[in-house]
Amino acid sequence: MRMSTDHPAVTVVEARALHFRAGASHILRGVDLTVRRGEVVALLGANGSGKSTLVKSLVGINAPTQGEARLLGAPVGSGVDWSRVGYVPQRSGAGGGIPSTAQEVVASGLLHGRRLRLPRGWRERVAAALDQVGLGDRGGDPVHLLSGGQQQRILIARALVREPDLLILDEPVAGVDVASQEAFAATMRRLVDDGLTVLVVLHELGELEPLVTRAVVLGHGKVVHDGAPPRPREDHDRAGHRHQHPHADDNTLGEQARALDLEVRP
Ligand SMILES: Nc1ncnc2c1ncn2[C@@H]1O[C@H](COP(=O)(O)OP(=O)(O)OP(=O)(O)O)[C@@H](O)[C@H]1O
Repeated sequence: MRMSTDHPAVTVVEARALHFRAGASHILRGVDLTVRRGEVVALLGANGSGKSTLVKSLVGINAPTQGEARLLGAPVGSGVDWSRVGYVPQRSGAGGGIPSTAQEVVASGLLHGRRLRLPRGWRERVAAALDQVGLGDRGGDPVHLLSGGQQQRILIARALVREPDLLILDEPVAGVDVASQEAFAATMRRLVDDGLTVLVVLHELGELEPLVTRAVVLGHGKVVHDGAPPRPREDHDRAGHRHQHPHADDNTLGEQARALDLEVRP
């Protein structure tokens, strides 16, 4: 059951002075991040800036070496109500080498620490989630026989089937064709209007641009911008040319953000 949007200031995701080290690498260097209920926050940054590492810290895959992360009001760990959190990892294939059907992979999204049995009505919920990603007719197919982009859409369906209050997405539409990106953006629009909170790692805002309320840009494991989303330059803002370009006379973000190939609204 999704939360109402009566109290938009409620903090859903919170990271405070988060550090993550792996061996000699200091990957997150004191990240502060707040996402409030109903926001759609894009997490941007160059390759290797720490976006996936941050997201993995928020969903409990990477234990931060310093600092604190909280989701839905609880410290990341067993206290979080994971049934309310949907997560799409960075593109990894939905099959995992196991001969599961698409329906089985999506149904696994209904399982979590507190529920290891499929709930009543699961078939309908799985069918609806497959429909939402345009794969309603592929439920019986082995996932390893689906294309890479279709497998990615299966992972999105697995996150959506929970009817989450919070979606954390790591480049969810990488490798997904434009028509499917548009369908995904339309689904997101409906869910966000219904109170969903989203944190989404992106390289290009693409079809999600109209939904994004705020952008957080990472550079070398630190937040280098937290505010208005970047936008395509006017003269490039046309079909097939939606990516963000550097803005030679923009000095608001400094060198780090400039290196990210972004333009930021004044
Ligand atoms: N467990 C680990 N051990 C060592 N290095 C790691 C580990 N996890 C991540 N890194 C390194 O940390 C840096 C940040 O990785 P991360 O995957 O978070 O980047 P990203 O911003 O998501 O990049 P991309 O845009 O390419 O997906 C990279 O240089 C990566 O090699």
